[in-house]
Amino acid sequence: MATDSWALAVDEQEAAAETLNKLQLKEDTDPAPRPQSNGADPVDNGEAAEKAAGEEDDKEDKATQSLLNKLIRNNLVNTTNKVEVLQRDPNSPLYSVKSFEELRLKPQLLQGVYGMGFNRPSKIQENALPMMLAEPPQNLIAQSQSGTGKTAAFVLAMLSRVNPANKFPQCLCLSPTYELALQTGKVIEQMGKFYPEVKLAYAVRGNKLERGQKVPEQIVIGTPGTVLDWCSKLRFIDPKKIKVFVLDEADVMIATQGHQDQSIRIQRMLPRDCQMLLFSATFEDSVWKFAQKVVPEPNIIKLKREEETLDTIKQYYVLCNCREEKFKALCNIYSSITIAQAMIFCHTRKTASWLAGELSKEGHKVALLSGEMMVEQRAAVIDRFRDGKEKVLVTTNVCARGIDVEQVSVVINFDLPVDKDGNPDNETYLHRIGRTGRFGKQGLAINMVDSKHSMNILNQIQEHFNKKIQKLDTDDIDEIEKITN
Ligand SMILES: Nc1ncnc2c1ncn2[C@@H]1O[C@H](COP(=O)(O)OP(=O)(O)OP(=O)(O)O)[C@@H](O)[C@H]1O
Repeated sequence: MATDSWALAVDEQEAAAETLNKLQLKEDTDPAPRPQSNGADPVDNGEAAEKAAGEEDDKEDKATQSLLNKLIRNNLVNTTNKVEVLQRDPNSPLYSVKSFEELRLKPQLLQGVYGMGFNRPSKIQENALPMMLAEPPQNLIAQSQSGTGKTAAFVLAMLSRVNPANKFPQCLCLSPTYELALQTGKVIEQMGKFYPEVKLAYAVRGNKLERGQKVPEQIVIGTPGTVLDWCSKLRFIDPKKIKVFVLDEADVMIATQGHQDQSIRIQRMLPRDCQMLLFSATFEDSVWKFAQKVVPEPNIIKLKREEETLDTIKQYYVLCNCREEKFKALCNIYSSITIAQAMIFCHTRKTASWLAGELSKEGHKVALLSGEMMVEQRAAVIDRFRDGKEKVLVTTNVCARGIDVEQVSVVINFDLPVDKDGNPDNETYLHRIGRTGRFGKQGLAINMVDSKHSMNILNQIQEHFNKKIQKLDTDDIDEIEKITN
């Protein structure tokens, strides 16, 4: 988590606590596990939380982002890119499968897969599954963007390898947070629905066992700190009996202090022939270094993410003096052109909620998304917007990434994206308005400029992408009407 803002840390702590309460209500059969602390020291300062609410809340932590993605996703992300496979033994044939039948899964598991509505393996699964299920077991490092089927793949591998007759843990899966562990646990339960002999335990903080007790479940999913305790200090798990070790969301994992070391310590306790599998959505140097420490002699599978482009986007800017003028410009745009659905980005929560209020007063159906909302609440807001229940989504940066709302044709930067030092954030700009090949339709982006500083930022963004951003006079209705042609 971002520790550069302690005020934000307070906010995130509070959000985590609220999320927990909600989850506990839902999971009332669970022995009230508590979430893993996400690295920040708890600070009790109401004033700080209030202050943070008014500040930029760009610095969403990776784990929350990942959880949000999981909650709102209901199908596979398709990519047109090719899977790159690097085999440890280049002489062995490269297997890939086009159907689940070819994998010779146990019938109960095949039933589970089809029960989830999967007809055929996803692109990454085509290569990853035969590799993961091969005999003798092979190690794997796999990277592909969120939503491409990694979780489903390793869950299937774990379920395939357990022996339900043995009442001790044989598969161990590490997740960066309690909430993410819970999500993966749900996939295990769904896919293993027709294989009830296989049981699952959650090694998360607060989930207490009696001293001297042993975990009887065959699959354990948990966060690194608790898993480490269960394997070493408390000896609830015998690490020497683990056959499959999965490290999920490696990029999120290493963003949390302490998790990297804990994961490595756990890995060191496992037998040499334990199958090691590591998954990550991104593959920067730090992730790669970590992956190599955790996975010896790996096969490597990579799937490039679909590039976003500004080629099909018409970009404009509007000159204003203050936020009221920006709002007026927005109203003029709305009254001149038909906008099916729009996303409007603001820099602070305060501006976002003010703007949402003003737009509602004008009669618009507005949804508001911002950092103080629980992840589940945010997912619900995005779902409603996707269903067209609201026509305008006002948001701070928190939801900019990873959310594809295909029907959104207009994106308005009520505030331009800047990083914490106030410099142009080109990457976020691209994420907000860029389209991938999938959504190649024409898009419209309107940027509100309200100072010399923001004009400067706009110019830098323009230069960075080498794409013209045209000026729009929102007092001239004819001119506005032209932008949709
Ligand atoms: N072969 C498949 N056919 C159809 N749907 C699939 C298939 N594999 C996975 N899915 C579905 O696609 C979505 C994304 O899959 P999954 O969660 O496994 O991806 P991921 O790469 O692990 O992403 P994340 O890291 O965000 O969880 C899920 O809703 C999952 O049920």
